[in-house]
Amino acid sequence: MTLNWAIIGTGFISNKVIDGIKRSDGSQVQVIAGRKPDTLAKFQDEHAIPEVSTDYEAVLTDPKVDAVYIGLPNHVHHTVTGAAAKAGKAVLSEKSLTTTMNQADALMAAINDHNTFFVEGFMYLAHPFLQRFQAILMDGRLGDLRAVSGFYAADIWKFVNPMGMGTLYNLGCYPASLLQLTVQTMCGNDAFVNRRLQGVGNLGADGTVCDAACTVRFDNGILATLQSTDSYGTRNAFSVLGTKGELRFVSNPWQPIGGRSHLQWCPYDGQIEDIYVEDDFDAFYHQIKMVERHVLAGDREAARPSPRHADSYEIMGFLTEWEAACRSG
Ligand SMILES: NC(=O)C1=CN([C@@H]2O[C@H](COP(=O)(O)OP(=O)(O)OC[C@H]3O[C@@H](n4cnc5c(N)ncnc54)[C@H](OP(=O)(O)O)[C@@H]3O)[C@@H](O)[C@H]2O)C=CC1
Ligand SMILES: O=C1CO[C@H](CO)[C@@H](O)[C@@H]1O
Repeated sequence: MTLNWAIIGTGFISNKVIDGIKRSDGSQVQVIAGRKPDTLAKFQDEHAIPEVSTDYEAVLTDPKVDAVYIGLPNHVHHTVTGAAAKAGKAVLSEKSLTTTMNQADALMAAINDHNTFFVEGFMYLAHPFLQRFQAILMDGRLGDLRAVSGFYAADIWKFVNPMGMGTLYNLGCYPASLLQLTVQTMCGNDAFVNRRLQGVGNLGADGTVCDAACTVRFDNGILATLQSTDSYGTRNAFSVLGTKGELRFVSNPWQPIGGRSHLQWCPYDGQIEDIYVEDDFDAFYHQIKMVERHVLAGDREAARPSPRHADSYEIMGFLTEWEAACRSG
């Protein structure tokens, strides 16, 4: 079976995701939908797409469409996901899930009411690099988990839609989701939600949080520090410390590429071991293959390391708590 996709939105990210669809032998793009006829015509021409539409509703209910990719700003993910789910389509919607818990509740209600597949577009989690990372967390070499630190800086504030609500929902969601995967994997599925979080931040000219830092104490004593900024730099770091050593990313965890990705295992009492993951494809391709597998199997949600429904909801709980702390601090 070939999955017929509708792509909603003609921005930067839709251009990345469509490359993954085009590379896959299990998917094809049926229609591109957007608000501007000129941009749509250019997108259709560049990618040789059969149909274009300015009518999101018509696209979402088109019987030729099996799966919908939502490449729209964060604050409209819930409404378009709701309409797509109602029409019985499988949905891949960009991170972050939404920008508020009310929107997240509406999205969750829609996907629960209509028996369809949904996954949030944390593309990096579908790449074999992250599967290897999770396998190392599970193989026992770190000992007990003690601490996690993560940092993501990208100078993107000029390009992103301010309605997407700033660095936490555009960038902070990446270290937050990787912290969640780490804590769940090493301490159990419930460990991430049992915590105390303190945060501080700065507001940018558009009123969104542009620099954010948080410290977290999970109830089991694990400590974490995360930082995210969209106002300067291009830096990433993520490190997991156990009782026996540190596992750290050398390559950017959040943008796995086609080629070689690099981790380091640094035992406290031994030699540093370089760990390489070779793969021909980037995360966008693997994200499409992940959706294809689940839709063919009749699943309603993805499997770890990709986010399950409850994982996406928990990440939103974390981000909204972090945002509130930044705004009140
Ligand atoms: N996974 C990744 O690596 C990345 C993911 N993203 C995610 O992609 C998404 C898009 O972000 P970004 O590029 O900043 O968004 P944009 O503001 O650039 O919009 C993207 C598309 O959405 C359309 N759009 C904008 N506002 C609305 C609206 N209110 N209703 C309907 N359509 C609308 C735009 O149409 P028009 O052209 O008519 O304005 C455009 O086609 C976000 O969720 C972001 O988090 C972004 C970058 C990288
Ligand atoms: O999702 C994203 C992935 O990372 C990029 C920065 O490196 C961001 O621009 C973007 O929002």
